[in-house]
Amino acid sequence: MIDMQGVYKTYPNGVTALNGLDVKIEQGEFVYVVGPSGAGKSTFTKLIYREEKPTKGTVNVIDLDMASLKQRSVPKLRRQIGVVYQDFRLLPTLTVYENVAFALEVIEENPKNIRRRVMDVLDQVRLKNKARFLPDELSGGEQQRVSIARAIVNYPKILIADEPTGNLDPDTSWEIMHILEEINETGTTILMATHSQEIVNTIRKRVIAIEDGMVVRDEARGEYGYEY
Ligand SMILES: Nc1ncnc2c1ncn2[C@@H]1O[C@H](COP(=O)(O)OP(=O)(O)OP(=O)(O)O)[C@@H](O)[C@H]1O
Repeated sequence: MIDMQGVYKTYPNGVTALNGLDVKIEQGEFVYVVGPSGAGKSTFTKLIYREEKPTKGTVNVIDLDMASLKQRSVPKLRRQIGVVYQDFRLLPTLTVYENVAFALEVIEENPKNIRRRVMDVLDQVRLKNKARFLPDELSGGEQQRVSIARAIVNYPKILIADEPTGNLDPDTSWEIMHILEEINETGTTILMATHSQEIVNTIRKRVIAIEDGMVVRDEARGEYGYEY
């Protein structure tokens, strides 16, 4: 599903964020990506949805070779990958329903399918009753659930969550984790970059630790392994 071999990434300012990274992730896995700030976690996830290109090395995602992927094929790749950010990134003037429907409207799904699918995912994240609310009428946890609904509305094969609980209190964070686990149970591969020792050590999954742009640890049911 995701295969990176000998991957280097140097940004135009000369900073080397990835330094010979090797990673293989199979369909249906749930993987935590941990490591110190600046280690290269976000850069690693950005290579997967082609937000960034590698400087050197091979990156294969869903059987597509990122080196030869044409710019016009990038939207097709992105339809198969959902992304959730720490800061939600909802459109503030659109309702919950519209924020989620937007992702389907841009790919010209038919209106009847859109309605059914949006209500299904809002049900999945337990927000059906808030479909008409605006983002700033919701709590942080609810906003994150909308952003998860938006990310999965297209049935993506991969869901990338970059510190999805970074702005949330502990109770709300557990709620988000249970929703991510339910999504994973339907076969979606999940990659979650996190600094939460408590989550990683409680809901045990594969842990990939990145330091200085390299994988320094990869354990099937790993631990967080840092003191911060
Ligand atoms: N667009 C960019 N241009 C230049 N340098 C960048 C860019 N994005 C990241 N970097 C640098 O690359 C290195 C790795 O950053 P990255 O965001 O991948 O780390 P991270 O592990 O996700 O950190 P954090 O846990 O703080 O989010 C850092 O030194 C960062 O300053």
